[in-house]
Amino acid sequence: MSSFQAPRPGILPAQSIETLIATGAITSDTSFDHDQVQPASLDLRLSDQAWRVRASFLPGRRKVEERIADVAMHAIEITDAGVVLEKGCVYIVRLQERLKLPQGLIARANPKSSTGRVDVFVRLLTDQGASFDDVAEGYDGPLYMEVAPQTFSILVRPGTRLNQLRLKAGDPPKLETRSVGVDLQGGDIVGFRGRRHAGVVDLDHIDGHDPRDFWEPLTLRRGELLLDPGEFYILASSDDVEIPVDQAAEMTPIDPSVGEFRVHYAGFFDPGFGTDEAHGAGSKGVLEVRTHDTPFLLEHGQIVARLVYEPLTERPSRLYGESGSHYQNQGLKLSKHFRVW
Ligand SMILES: O=c1ccn([C@H]2C[C@H](O)[C@@H](COP(=O)(O)OP(=O)(O)OP(=O)(O)O)O2)c(=O)[nH]1
Repeated sequence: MSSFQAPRPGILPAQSIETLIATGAITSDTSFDHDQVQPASLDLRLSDQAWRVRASFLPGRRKVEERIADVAMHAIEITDAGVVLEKGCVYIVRLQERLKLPQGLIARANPKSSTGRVDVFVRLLTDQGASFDDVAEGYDGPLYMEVAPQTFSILVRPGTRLNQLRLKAGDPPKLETRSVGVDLQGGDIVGFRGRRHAGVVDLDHIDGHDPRDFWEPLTLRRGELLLDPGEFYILASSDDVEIPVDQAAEMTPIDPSVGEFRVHYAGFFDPGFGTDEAHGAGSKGVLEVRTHDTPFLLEHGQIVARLVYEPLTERPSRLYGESGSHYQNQGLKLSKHFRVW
């Protein structure tokens, strides 16, 4: 098996991902899209093969498709016209991409920010994979994704992108951890709550939905925001977020002992996000928030998440915001599927 040489431990930038594609370490059923390689990640695409399953699972020592035989309720063909994945249901979808990772590289997947913002829970599965979202060194096999829409039903097609893969060389150090507070003073509208029983979100239709059909705007009562259990909220960070051009960051939930709520799902911040160099100064982080069992009162500036910074192996050939990115310079921003409020 080949082995990967990197200038230093870190997350691979776009140019190294392109080399992995050129050398056959990452392959796909169909040719790659021109914008699929992002500054430090690769977007993964749905194939036409899916299953509705009874419950979520990990494959243990078996292949994912062997386990699917036990838990599938029925197979679904995802057609070009689109298929609705219903909220409250769990699906497994085979992805178009396949890996043959060289020694020295591991991979980790996370939802795209747009997926987290519409409250769709997604996790990557690999054959014999011991945990969700992690791909072991030397993995040679197909990729699958569990998809569980929570608030809205979604329309998807072959090629729809719900998650992204980061590749890591060696064991990169954590460079810094920063606390992220919530902004409740940014304007009259401080956040949005997902409406129950809204319509279907077409995930390939950018700017294609009226936000008022899907979201309720939130205003403050006595300077506080009350989070209801089981509801889904979009909020913004109190401070601007800036990711140096040779680093990336992951947003992680805080210790549940400081609050029975969770900033969840998405949470990968690209190199150059919010920087002057990438014309992004003054960008907020957007937070997807849910409470667990009890109502919870949030105050302005309250710490709700942490950003953990990691190095890239080298500066990427392009930065976030340089080509068709939707969230550079964002304030409180719904996903790209919705028109401006
Ligand atoms: O929880 C999160 C996660 C990410 N981001 C920001 C930082 C990140 O760099 C940017 C874009 O994230 P991603 O690449 O996952 O978004 P996308 O859905 O692929 O949108 P785009 O079309 O802009 O690539 O959104 C947030 O504000 N909150």
